[in-house]
Amino acid sequence: MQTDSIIIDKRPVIVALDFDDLSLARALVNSLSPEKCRIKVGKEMFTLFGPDWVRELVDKGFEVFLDLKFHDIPNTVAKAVKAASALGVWMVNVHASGGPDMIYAAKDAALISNTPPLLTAVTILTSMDERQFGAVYDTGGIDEKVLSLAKLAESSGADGVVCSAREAGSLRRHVDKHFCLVTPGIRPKGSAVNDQKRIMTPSEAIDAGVNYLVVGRPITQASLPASVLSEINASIVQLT
Ligand SMILES: O=C(O)c1cc(=O)[nH]c(=O)n1[C@@H]1O[C@H](COP(=O)(O)O)[C@@H](O)[C@H]1O
Repeated sequence: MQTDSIIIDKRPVIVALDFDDLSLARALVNSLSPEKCRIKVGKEMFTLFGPDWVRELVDKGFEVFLDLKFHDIPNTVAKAVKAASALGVWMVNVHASGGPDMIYAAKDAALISNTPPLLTAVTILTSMDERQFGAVYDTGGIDEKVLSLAKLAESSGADGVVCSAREAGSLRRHVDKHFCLVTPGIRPKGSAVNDQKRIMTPSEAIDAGVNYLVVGRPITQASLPASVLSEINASIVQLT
């Protein structure tokens, strides 16, 4: 749909590693190639295995998205982003609802690193539907809030947002073509939805103008994870 004007990465899949067992995670990583995907380390693995695990992945040649979704006062977030940047990661994220000063501080901290990571801001979690959203926010709906948070993130210096691919088509009409859209809640046709609410298939997401697809359990829980990754890559290759 918008794919002629935006820059789509040749490796759009980011594999979300959510494991409590380091040897299982290592076995999976050893079956993957940095030429075929990037890796996301989130709260579970970082809490259990810390910066050493992130360094191990970086040393293996993977571009790592350190997904710790910082959300705190600007000074604290800036220091956390500085520490994350020193690990050599490719992307870090914050919650957009932390506000403009927090996002500016995060971006400034990333920029002083020797290898500045991309900074993305989480809009509305893909596990939320309108009912969950209404329990948190008094007015509006998900689409409207994702758009306003994305505009806030863009004007505050973020490189992109984390959102659902369902919002990508609308966001693409309002943000710069270089502003990247990172979308979890990706489910190949027929795979279990789990706790995700706003989902799309890989090809639908790319067609909607997404830059990066975050895919966890459909790959990590498969009996042949590398084959599922190859199938996803093949399903989108003609679109990229
Ligand atoms: O920031 C994220 O990565 C994220 C944001 C969001 O809105 N939804 C979301 O699912 N995620 C993460 O993306 C991954 C999705 O994993 P699966 O549901 O297993 O594909 C998890 O690691 C989540 O923590």
